Amino acid sequence: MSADGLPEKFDVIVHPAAELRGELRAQPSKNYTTRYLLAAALADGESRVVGVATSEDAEAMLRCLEDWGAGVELVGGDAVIRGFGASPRAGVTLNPGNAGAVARFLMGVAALTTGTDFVTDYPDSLGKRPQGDLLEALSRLGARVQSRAGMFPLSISGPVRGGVVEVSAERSSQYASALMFLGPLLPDGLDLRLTGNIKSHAPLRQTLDTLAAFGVQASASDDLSRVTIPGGQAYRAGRVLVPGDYPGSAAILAAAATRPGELRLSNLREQDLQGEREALDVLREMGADLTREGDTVIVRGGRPLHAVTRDGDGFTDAVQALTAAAALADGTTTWENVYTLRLKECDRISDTRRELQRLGLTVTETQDSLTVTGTPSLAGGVTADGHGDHRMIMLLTVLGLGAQSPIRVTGAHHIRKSYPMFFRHLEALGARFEYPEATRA
Ligand SMILES: O=C(O)C1=C[C@@H](OP(=O)(O)O)[C@@H](O)[C@H](O)C1
Ligand SMILES: C=C(OP(=O)(O)O)C(=O)O
Repeated sequence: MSADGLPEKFDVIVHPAAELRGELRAQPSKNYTTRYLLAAALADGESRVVGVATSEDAEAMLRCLEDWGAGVELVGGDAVIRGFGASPRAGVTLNPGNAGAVARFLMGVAALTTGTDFVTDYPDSLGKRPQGDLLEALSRLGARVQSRAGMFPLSISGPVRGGVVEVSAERSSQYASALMFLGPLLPDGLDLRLTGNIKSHAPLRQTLDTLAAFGVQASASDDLSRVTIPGGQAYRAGRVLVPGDYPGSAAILAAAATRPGELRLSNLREQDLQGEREALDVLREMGADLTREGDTVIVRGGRPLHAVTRDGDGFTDAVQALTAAAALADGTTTWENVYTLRLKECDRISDTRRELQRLGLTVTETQDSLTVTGTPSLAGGVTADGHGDHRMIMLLTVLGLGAQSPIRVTGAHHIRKSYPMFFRHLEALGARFEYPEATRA
């Protein structure tokens, strides 16, 4: 039994919810947890990361940092990290599980070592995600890299000195973030040129924000095409506080907007660099009654929602949640400029189209967009495939709450990648779930 009290592996049967009502506190941010833990390990001395996420991705980062020689102690909800500074242990095999950002950030830092191997126990998910753009940049810096056609398993050996290097930011921002974590610890620093049509600007700004929080100097052009990081710096150990998580909260907010009732969701600060904060504006534009009192977001649900057309790249990890709202809204919604969704835990364009069609919805896709025609009266009564993807599981769960008959979502335990308490939080609002044995790995 895990900390959430649910079986190790399970499907979820989602019962329609007549209403959702209550108060919740947003879980700690996934993206800030991974960043702060890594920056703490790159500092000499002891740091305290206050209120860390307890998800599988956070555990993956902690495990890998420990394997590299960091001291890790969990004290209450905090992580106390004794850093290895610029000297992670060489000759170690790291397994970042299914965590893309964790894997890429660690791959950058691996250039400080004289050899780090990377494996994953998710060959069908992380194992299929592209790493070539980052490996190429590392190799241009002088690192020796080996991989299976630009994918896991792989090895990276430094040391490297730094200097000017190009990295493509077209498929993922995580490659550039990885180099940004590495840069300050190199003798010559890094003058990064981000090439291609830069995607996911928001996480890049979260990386710059993290460097600043640990006393590292870096400067970036407004469009982020150039990031300059002087070399020979040290990360300064200290105390940082993890903010609330917008991507996971977007799914709770979408659920609350599509059912009658009232939700008060606290711990979502207004000034925040998480791009998924925009989910609030999108829901409002769709017609949701959504207001804010300080760090608390209030949704009075059940108002009819209508379709929107938006560029989704700014809120990439909330697109699935908002697709649930779109599927229960009146009209045809399009998310544009979302090609990178194809490169996540599953293909979040084609796989989403397939699952929504299974539910009877009209859905089309192009290479970089997804279009859904919604219906306020979704029949349900089917089994849908969670595709081992936490955000797909959130999307299908929100649909189950709003459908007329229950929806079974397979492999729902993968919710733990980013939001272990997701079902428990919805139960606290009145939702009802069953957790039968998993029919999908
Ligand atoms: O830097 C990060 O922490 C992340 C960046 C985004 O990825 P891409 O840059 O690949 O879009 C996001 O989807 C992911 O969940 C976390
Ligand atoms: C894509 C995601 O994460 P990652 O890239 O870190 O695996 C996500 O959290 O939706």
